[in-house]
Parts: sequence; C-alpha cells; structure tokens
Amino acid sequence: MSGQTTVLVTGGAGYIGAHAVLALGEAGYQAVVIDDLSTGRREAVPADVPFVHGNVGDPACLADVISQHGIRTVMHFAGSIVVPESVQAPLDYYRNNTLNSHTLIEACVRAGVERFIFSSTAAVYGIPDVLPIDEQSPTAPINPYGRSKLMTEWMLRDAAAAYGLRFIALRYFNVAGADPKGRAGQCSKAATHLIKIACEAAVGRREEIMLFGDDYPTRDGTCIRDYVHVSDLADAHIAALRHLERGGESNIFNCGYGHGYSVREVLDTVERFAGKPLSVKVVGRRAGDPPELIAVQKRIVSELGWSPRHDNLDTIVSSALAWERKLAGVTV
Ligand SMILES: NC(=O)c1ccc[n+]([C@@H]2O[C@H](COP(=O)([O-])OP(=O)(O)OC[C@H]3O[C@@H](n4cnc5c(N)ncnc54)[C@H](O)[C@@H]3O)[C@@H](O)[C@H]2O)c1
Ligand SMILES: O=c1ccn([C@@H]2O[C@H](COP(=O)(O)OP(=O)(O)O[C@H]3O[C@H](CO)[C@H](O)[C@H](O)[C@H]3O)[C@@H](O)[C@H]2O)c(=O)[nH]1
Repeated sequence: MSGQTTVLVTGGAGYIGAHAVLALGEAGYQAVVIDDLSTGRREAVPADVPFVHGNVGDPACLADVISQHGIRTVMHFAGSIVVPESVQAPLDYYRNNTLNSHTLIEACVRAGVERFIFSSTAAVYGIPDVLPIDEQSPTAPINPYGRSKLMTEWMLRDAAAAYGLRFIALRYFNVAGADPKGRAGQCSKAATHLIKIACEAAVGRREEIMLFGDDYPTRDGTCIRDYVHVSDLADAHIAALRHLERGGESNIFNCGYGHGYSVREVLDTVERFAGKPLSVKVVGRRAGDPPELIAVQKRIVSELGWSPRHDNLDTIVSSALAWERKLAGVTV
C-alpha cells in the first residue's frame, strides 16, 4: 500500500525536490528529506516532513536515515546544477554529482533499498544531430555538468545489473514554473534559467535581460526549448515510483512535452502576463547552447502513464510570475 511507503528525498529543500515532496504527500506517501541547504531552503520543506540537515556524501548519515525510516525508495535530486559553474569548477561538480551519488547508491545497495529515482538531464545529449530527441539518441554531453550526471546514470545501470537495485532516470528538459497553489517555486540566489530571469525582471528585481543570440537557424533566430512545468515533472516522479512498485523494470525516460518555444516567444509571454514591456538586450550566443532541444516523450507516456496537466506556456509563465511576485512581496 502506498500509504505505508516512506520515500527518502535528497535535495528536497531545492526547487524541484520541494515540488516532489508536495506531490508525494498528495499521492499518500510519507517523505523524509535530506539536504545540506547549499542552495536549498529549510522553509521549502513542509513542517510535517522530517528533515535531516546532511550531505548525501556522508555514508554514516545516510545509513542512519535509511534504517531509522525503513527506506526502500529514494528520489535523488541533490546536486549542483549550474552549467557554466561546472566548466569553472569541474572537480566540484564531479564530487557533488558523481562521487556523492556513488556514496548514496552504495549506501542504498548496502541497506537493501529497492527503488531509486534519479534526476538526470537533457544535457546528457549535448548538441544532438537529430531532432526531436528520443532516449536512444547518442549521449555526448558537452560540459562537466552533463558528464557528471551521465556517469551517475551509468553507475545506476551497472548497480542495477549487479545488485538488483531497480532505478528510473528521468532526463528533464527545461524545467520551469511553480506550484499552482503557490506553495513552492524557484528561489535561486543567482538565477541562470530564462523564465526565472525574465520573471525577476518583470517584478523589478533586475534591470534588463540579455538575450543570448538571435541568429540561430530557428523560426525567429532564437533558441527553442521544451519547457516542462515543475509540477508535471513532480508527477512524473510519482509515476516512476508506481512503476517500480508494480515490479517494473529499470529504465531511462525523457521528460518534456515534445514541443518547444523560442526565447522570444517566452519573453513575449512574460511581457503579456507582466502587463509591461521588458528591457531586452540582444548579445552574442552563449557558449554551448544548442539551437533547439525537443524531447520525444512517447516512452514516459506509454510506459509510465505520465499524463501532464500543465502543458501550456501560459500556465508555466503565469505560475512562475505569481511565485516571483510572492518572493518580491508584490501584490497584484
Ligand atoms: N532545474 C533544472 O532545469 C534541471 C534540469 C535538469 C536536471 N535537473 C536536476 O534536478 C535536480 C534538482 O535541481 P533543482 O533545480 O531543484 O536545483 P536546486 O539547487 O534548487 O536543488 C538542489 C538541492 O540539493 C541540495 N544539495 C546539493 N548538494 C547536496 C548534497 N551534497 N547533499 C545534500 N543536499 C545537497 C541543495 O541544497 C538543494 O536544496 C538536480 O539534480 C539537477 O541536476 C535540474
Ligand atoms: O538570461 C538568459 C538566460 C537564458 N537565455 C536563453 O534561453 C534559453 C534557455 O536557457 P536556460 O539557461 O533557461 O536553459 P538551458 O537550455 O541552458 O539548460 C537547461 O536545460 C538543460 C537541458 O535541456 C539542462 O537540464 C540544464 O540543467 C538546464 O539549465 C537558451 O537559449 C539561453 O541562451 C537567454 O537568452 N538569456
């Protein structure tokens, strides 16, 4: 029975993990969060969810939490996520994303954890030759962030073959938006994601937005991305959990909607909801940006029964803007 299951959520005080904790509660699961609060916030975890201030690289802490809460399922969100930072400090990224994931997987195997759901990324595909991207596309990450996450997928695949741990890796495309009920959202101190940055500009927290390149071979010259609402992503984790509980096999799934929007289309949508123009400065291309990233999402829909509820740019942008207004204390 799902009501009996306690899920260990690493990184549950962060943006996506906090939404997964809400989704777990709504689906009748108990969550326990472990987070070192390096980028997360203690307030993001509901008061009735046990919270451990710890590092997933600490095997003793993990062993305690797993045994104390009888953990059989882990959702692993904890990690470092800023691509340019991973280029500047690659060894930090390999430590936090790869070595610490190794420690966590090892602790899980030792303790007999049965199910593991991992936050992977479309960054494992690098700059794809063929669009849209299905899960069989070659993995060729172009930065340390993508490589650090791909190595964790490999560790999971090999651990599953050797020890019987079953896993799902979800390769997220561009995650955005906020909980429609306003309970959670993105709180990065130094935002890098387009929709977050545009919403910060809309509430007056930044003066202008740099648009990185308008000379791409796309419909309006700006990059196209498959933006997925964070609450749909949280639901994908519940679908993955149920699949593993039914005895389903380990697998890797893309998590996107299968269509995309250009940077200009996103900015136009933010302006429409903000009710005012944004100051946008077109600058040169950002290194490593592929012109277009769109998922083939057939596998997750057919095998996990994922059924997104917020596949709409207006919903994504309006929820992100509502959250940004809440953070800024703006009432509209
Ligand atoms: N945000 C995106 O667009 C995106 C896209 C693809 C994949 N992902 C993956 O999703 C996961 C969550 O990303 P997010 O956007 O919520 O980021 P986030 O920074 O908001 O959340 C990460 C959380 O992990 C915690 N953490 C980091 N290292 C830790 C450690 N060693 N031990 C314990 N806690 C630790 C942080 O304090 C934070 O609460 C990451 O693994 C990321 O690689 C994110
Ligand atoms: O201030 C900004 C920020 C972004 N962009 C543009 O907006 C698009 C989206 O950029 P984001 O930084 O929001 O997202 P990315 O596509 O670079 O990357 C995201 O999606 C990837 C997978 O697709 C990885 O998961 C990665 O972790 C996650 O940050 C890109 O064309 C980027 O150049 C701007 O023009 N100005």
